[in-house]
Amino acid sequence: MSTRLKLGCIADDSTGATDLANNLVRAGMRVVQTIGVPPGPLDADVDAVVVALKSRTIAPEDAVAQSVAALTWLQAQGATQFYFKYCSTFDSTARGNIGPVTEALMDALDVPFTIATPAFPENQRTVFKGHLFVGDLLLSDSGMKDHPLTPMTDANLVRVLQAQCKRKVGLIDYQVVGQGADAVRARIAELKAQGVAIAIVDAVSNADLLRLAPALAELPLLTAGSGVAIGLPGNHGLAPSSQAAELPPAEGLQAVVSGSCSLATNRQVLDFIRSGRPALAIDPLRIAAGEDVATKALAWAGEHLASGPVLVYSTAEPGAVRAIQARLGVEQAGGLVEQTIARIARGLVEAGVRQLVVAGGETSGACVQALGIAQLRIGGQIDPGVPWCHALSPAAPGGLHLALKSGNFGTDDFFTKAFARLQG
Ligand SMILES: Nc1ncnc2c1ncn2[C@@H]1O[C@H](COP(=O)(O)OP(=O)(O)OP(=O)(O)O)[C@@H](O)[C@H]1O
Ligand SMILES: O=C(O)[C@@H](O)C(=O)CO
Repeated sequence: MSTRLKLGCIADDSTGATDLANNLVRAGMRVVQTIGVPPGPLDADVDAVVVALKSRTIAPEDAVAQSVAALTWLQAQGATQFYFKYCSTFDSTARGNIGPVTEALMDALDVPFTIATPAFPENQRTVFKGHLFVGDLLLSDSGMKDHPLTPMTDANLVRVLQAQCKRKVGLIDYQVVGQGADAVRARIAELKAQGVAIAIVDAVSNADLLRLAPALAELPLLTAGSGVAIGLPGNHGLAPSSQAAELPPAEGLQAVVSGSCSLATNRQVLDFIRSGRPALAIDPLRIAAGEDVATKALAWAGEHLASGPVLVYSTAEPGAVRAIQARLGVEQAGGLVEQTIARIARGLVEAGVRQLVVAGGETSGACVQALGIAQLRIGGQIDPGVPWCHALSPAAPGGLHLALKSGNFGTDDFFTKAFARLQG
């Protein structure tokens, strides 16, 4: 068991987990990310562990069971503070899973109070008076209203979370946060006296998150996007260092697979195609019709891989996604596409790809599972929220570099820029 483990984290998807790990690493923590709950003890001397689950859109009962199992494992490794990481766009449905998992972790840890804030100002996610903004838009006016699995139609997070929780949800607003940690502590005491157990916290800048951090040292459980993480290493006297992010040198062929239909990914796919590089669209209806789309995609990729990165994608605009879902059902469409892209990712690595970008959280979860990856080391950041990682896989015994890109993260040229960063 690591005696130095300071923070035990549970992330509800794989891209979210690397996003959180990236912010912890940049602020000075040594971090390892596990895929699911490891079967044995932690075999790494690190400050924080992020357990990546694939629990964002599964049944709330299953998400609760998996999250509590992760908590139990993290407690056994010596962690004393815990962080439940969800999406910076608060991706959830009326059934959950943010509320049910938060309450189950509160029960298991027997804590009376925790916070909830998806704020991630570096990626234009800000929370003001309890309302979540994505760039200049309220969450409910942003591309998230059309998300294939978790459409977000209300920006008022107190209301959204209250609908998912039995406990009372309140607010620590920007004026309190602006006054610093002591004011936050006083507000927490006041809310607790009013019977509030979970507080949405406003934050519109990194300065807000850093001001908030000292007041969080006393809370055994935090729930947030990745933004809150930037202030936590400082609570342990750690400071930013580039050493925490060192990875082995990159080698091998390069590829991108994308099952994300988010706005940023749509732009990135278009940018890659416009750059003249080889790109292949896969059609969910053909998968549903029983065609062996994965084998065909791999044969196509085999013809192009030697000359630079290739892209295989199911990424589509909201109208096209809705049409597919109307034909196949939301879950079936999602599952079929994820499994096909995961098979393609595995085949690409078996064909010699050692630098792989995966776009989409659910998609990344399916790909790391298909690659049999148990653990990821976190390296340098490509864009806010997206680091290169290194992992061992039965399909790549010497290891491979992976970038798991959240749907709405990254600049338009992300799919080409990522490889340049790795060489640089
Ligand atoms: N053309 C398509 N039609 C219908 N569903 C699709 C299509 N392409 C992908 N999907 C499904 O949409 C879902 C996209 O979710 P995913 O989490 O991978 O991306 P994202 O939501 O953009 O990423 P993140 O969660 O990191 O923000 C997956 O279940 C995927 O299989
Ligand atoms: O917080 C985010 O936006 C991302 O890390 C994520 O969770 C997307 O799946």
